[in-house]
Amino acid sequence: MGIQKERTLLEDLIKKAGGCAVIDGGFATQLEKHGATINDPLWSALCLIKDPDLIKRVHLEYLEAGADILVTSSYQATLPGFLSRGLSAEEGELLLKKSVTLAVEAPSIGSYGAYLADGSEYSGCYGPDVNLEKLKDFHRRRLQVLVKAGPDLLAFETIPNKLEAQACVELLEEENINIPSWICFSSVDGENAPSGESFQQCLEAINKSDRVKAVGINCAPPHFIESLICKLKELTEKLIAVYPNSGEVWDGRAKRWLPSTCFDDDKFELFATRWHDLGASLIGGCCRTTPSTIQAISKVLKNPEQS
Ligand SMILES: C[S+](C)CC[C@H](N)C(=O)O
Ligand SMILES: N[C@@H](CCS)C(=O)O
Ligand SMILES: [Zn+2]
Repeated sequence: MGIQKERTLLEDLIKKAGGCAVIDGGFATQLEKHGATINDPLWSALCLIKDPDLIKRVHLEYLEAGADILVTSSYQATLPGFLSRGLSAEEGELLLKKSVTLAVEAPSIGSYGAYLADGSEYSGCYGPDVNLEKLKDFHRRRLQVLVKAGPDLLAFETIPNKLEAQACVELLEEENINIPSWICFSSVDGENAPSGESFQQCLEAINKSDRVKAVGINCAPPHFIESLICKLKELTEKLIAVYPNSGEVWDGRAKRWLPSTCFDDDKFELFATRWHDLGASLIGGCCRTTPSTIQAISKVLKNPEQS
């Protein structure tokens, strides 16, 4: 299937959803709500080994809450991550495939920083040894396995710098991947990518690629979103996806969320309309948001007159 046809698939989904598709909420957050312990280098991907039924349950909960797009449990599922747990390459590949078959929508492709499991997806500091080729090598096999599992979309998430965005774009090209993709960045200052590079710099490679269908922001505080949508609108003609976290801040060392100014579900409900009006057509929640957040977003976006 050609790129053009695949592009229409995402647009069709948005159209069918009434002009804005709802992305699910904090996946790992909901696993924890059900008692899963994920304080681990594999983070939510630990459940692929320990409790796949719970993964299915969480996907269903988000579906019932009104999500049109389910982002899979593969954010921190990587082959080197599984190998370091004593699994074979084949077992690791089977688990990656399973992450997609448990949801079949948009596999999460967490950044290299997620794999490092030190919170560097929020700093973009990968050190001097990490170059474009290394990042492409890191992403390549996982991407091949996930694509083979037949997902509808590919969700590159929490990308913190220009180099990794470029690596993702080049990889989609080299592997001739025609499944529509989004590439979403985190932000810690509300203006730039976590590395400090501007979004103009980060979008350079993305804007040249037809394979990337949407760009956006995920796992950043919700109060950054309004101005970041405006900024992205100036920088790209691609669809805009936004799925912020609750506003809490990840402490990569302690592996826990630090309390901060948070958005509750009512605020998400209020702001989702505003984000849609400003031009976002894919809206949802990331870490620390829950099915009730998604229900609030879905309610207001799908039945605006009743809200
Ligand atoms: C989206 S973050 C909260 C995932 C966990 C992080 N990569 C870590 O392992 O510290
Ligand atoms: N989609 C991921 C988090 C990305 S920051 C998850 O919820 O597991
Ligand atoms: Zn997140």
